[in-house]
Amino acid sequence: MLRWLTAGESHGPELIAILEGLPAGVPVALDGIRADLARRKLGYGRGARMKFEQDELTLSGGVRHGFSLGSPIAVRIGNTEWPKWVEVMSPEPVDPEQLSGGRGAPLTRPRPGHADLVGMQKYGFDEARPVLERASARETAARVALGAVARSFLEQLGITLVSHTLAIGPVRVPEDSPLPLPSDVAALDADPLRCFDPQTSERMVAEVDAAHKDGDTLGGVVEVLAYGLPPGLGSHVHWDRRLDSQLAAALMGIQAIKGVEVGDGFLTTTRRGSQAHDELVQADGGIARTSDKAGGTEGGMSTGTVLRVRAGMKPIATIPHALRTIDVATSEAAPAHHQRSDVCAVPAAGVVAEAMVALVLANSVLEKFGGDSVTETARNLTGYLDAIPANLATARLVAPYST
Ligand SMILES: Cc1cc2nc3c(=O)[nH]c(=O)nc-3n(C[C@H](O)[C@H](O)[C@H](O)COP(=O)(O)O)c2cc1C
Ligand SMILES: C=C(O[C@@H]1CC(C(=O)O)=C[C@@H](OP(=O)(O)O)[C@H]1O)C(=O)O
Repeated sequence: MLRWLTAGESHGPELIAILEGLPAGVPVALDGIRADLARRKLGYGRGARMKFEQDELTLSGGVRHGFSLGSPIAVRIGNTEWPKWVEVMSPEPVDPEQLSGGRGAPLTRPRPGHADLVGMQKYGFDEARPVLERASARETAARVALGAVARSFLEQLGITLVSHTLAIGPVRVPEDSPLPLPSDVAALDADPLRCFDPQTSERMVAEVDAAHKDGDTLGGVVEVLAYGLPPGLGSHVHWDRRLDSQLAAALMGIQAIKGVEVGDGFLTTTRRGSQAHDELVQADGGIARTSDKAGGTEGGMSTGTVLRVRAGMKPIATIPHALRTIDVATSEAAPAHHQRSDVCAVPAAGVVAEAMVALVLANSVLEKFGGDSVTETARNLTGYLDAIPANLATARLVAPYST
């Protein structure tokens, strides 16, 4: 079993993450993790902080000479902005005088749509700073670092992930667009919105510009694809062993994600049964599906076709054109606090979603195939595939992939 934990506040000294249960022998390159951290900062509409803050990466455990040891992997990501926040976020008590103005001023005008007010009620704080520091999606940098390691493990087994942006606000790629392949990742990362359709991407840029001009923010939809999965990850036997339920929980666990779809998801509910499912036909190499509307799972198990999951992100809650709130220090109506924020963080959410899917899939692979070294996991996977009788074997979907 793979377990992971993160710690650290948005403006604290560093984020810390631990990944426990990864087999030995997985290539883990600092540069590879750095590249993923950089991808998380991409995206048209991200705020100023993305430009001036650097992620300072350290691997403090579990890796030697570029390969995992089988022991817990420990990652630290320093916040280069820390010197400006030493007093505000000091773990030691500080003189209240030092906090009276500027960054240290109490945040008593909770933002609707952020964690501020409920966090204050629940944890007994009289201002929002102690809440927003951990609610902030800065924490997703730690998950992306672990996701990079999980992805490297999956790649050793021939499983490759791709994420891309499907919609920004009302601007959406056409339903019948081709799916990006692993070979398209560089092109996706070069697109300002990580969108695979150049015309839609241009309209997305205009939509972000318009929201920015109006002092407003945007959400959208991202999709994660996994190529090369074997059939049979997850299980139908219990709700929490279903692969789709684990993916949904992992994606919903990302800040601001409010909806998850597997395959065609809600669109499927509008179809008749005869049009909703992926029919089975005999093909070269075994049984094939005529389509992949289900998104690569049936009965909570991977089918061996392309896994396709979507996550819908709500618009950013810190809005320059501030929403109405109550100043809890005076009980008077007031505009919600705002200093700076992203206009749109959907492309970044795609990279985070990819990391979460990688962690879930790596865990599912280990549940099914085990292994203390990646060689052992690969051997068990091959043995399982070879043992599926010829009359039950599935042929992999061949390109071009589409639903
Ligand atoms: C990559 C990413 C960047 C985000 N950036 C911001 C931001 O700049 N400002 C903001 O108010 N919320 C931002 N959010 C969303 C908040 O973190 C989120 O809305 C908040 O934690 C409350 O959680 P909830 O939306 O799930 O209720 C971001 C989310 C993600 C995934
Ligand atoms: C720092 C990151 O995202 C932050 C996520 C975030 C939020 O409320 O979620 C609010 C913003 O932070 P601040 O209010 O300090 O500008 C974002 O910049 C990051 O992704 O690395």
